[in-house]
Amino acid sequence: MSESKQKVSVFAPASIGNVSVGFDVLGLAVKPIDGTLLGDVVSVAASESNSLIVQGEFAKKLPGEPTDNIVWHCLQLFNQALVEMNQAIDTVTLTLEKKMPVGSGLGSSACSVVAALEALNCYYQTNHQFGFDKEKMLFMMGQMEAKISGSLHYDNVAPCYFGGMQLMVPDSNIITRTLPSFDDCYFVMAYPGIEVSTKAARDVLPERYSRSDVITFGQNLATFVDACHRHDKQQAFSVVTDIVAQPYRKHLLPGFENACDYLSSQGCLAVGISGSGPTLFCVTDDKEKAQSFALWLEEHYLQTLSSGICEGFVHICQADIQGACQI
Ligand SMILES: Nc1ncnc2c1ncn2[C@@H]1O[C@H](COP(=O)(O)OP(=O)(O)OP(=O)(O)O)[C@@H](O)[C@H]1O
Ligand SMILES: N[C@@H](CCO)C(=O)O
Repeated sequence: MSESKQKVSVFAPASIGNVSVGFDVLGLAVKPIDGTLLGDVVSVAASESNSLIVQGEFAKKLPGEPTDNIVWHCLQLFNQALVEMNQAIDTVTLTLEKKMPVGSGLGSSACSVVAALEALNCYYQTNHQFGFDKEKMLFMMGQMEAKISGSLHYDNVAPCYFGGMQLMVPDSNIITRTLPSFDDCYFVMAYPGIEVSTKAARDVLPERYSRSDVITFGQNLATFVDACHRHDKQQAFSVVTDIVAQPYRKHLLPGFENACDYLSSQGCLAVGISGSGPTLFCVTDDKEKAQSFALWLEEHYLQTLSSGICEGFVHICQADIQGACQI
């Protein structure tokens, strides 16, 4: 029986949560220009019973028990949604290829969540001509991301799923709107190889902000959104400043301030923390500058662990306007 059902694999890309200027409400999907698949892949195949296989470079960083993996929880949530729709359920083997470091600020858990739920949806579309709509899918992705990070924020799952630059809107029927992204820009992503948990990085944030911070935040985000719609790159990146998180998180990131100072002095358009860190992102529209920033970051931002190993990496990326896709 299982041989007649088609196996499905989905890739879900890395993303920059917050993009500095939009804490919890702005995110951008990115892809390396050299074709590296920076993201997770989940495959779904019919089998005699439900199971999860975890493999890939960063599999060793995940919980030892497959049932503690967020991908397993995605299967349970998806099956529950099928039951609510009176749909028959197949037993399946899920395979997660964990290509993303955990606690990286690259939206690692979002990659697993989006790849798992989208792979399940594609599997049912292919083999049962049944699928959930995009709104329902995003809602489920948000639920899973909240389960992992302790709070509901869509700034990784939305760009990871839909691609491009996503702005979260306070309308539960829509959740996110696509903003024009700057497709000629390069986003140099430097993951230093240390882990910062999203929860820990949220715990250092203040409960309250001053009136002047609130005004600056609102003005910067409004200016950014307006500039995106006018394709005004200079103005957009001139306000990519983090009032909410960076001042309180930068001490968690060795070498971050030094890197910001250097990259700014070399004329980058913007530099900031990707998501909750420790990955740094730096923006330029000049490919040669991107290459030189990448070399500098490799030398100055990556950390060697006490084991003598460096697990960090640098990728020159552009906006990924496709988002999650079947491969
Ligand atoms: N498939 C999975 N991918 C990532 N993390 C997972 C997965 N399954 C379980 N986890 C656990 O969820 C937690 C994820 O933590 P956290 O939200 O800090 O990481 P993250 O999503 O990788 O962060 P970021 O969004 O900054 O990249 C870790 O404790 C990790 O072990
Ligand atoms: N907006 C979230 C993103 C986590 O990747 C935060 O900064 O805490």
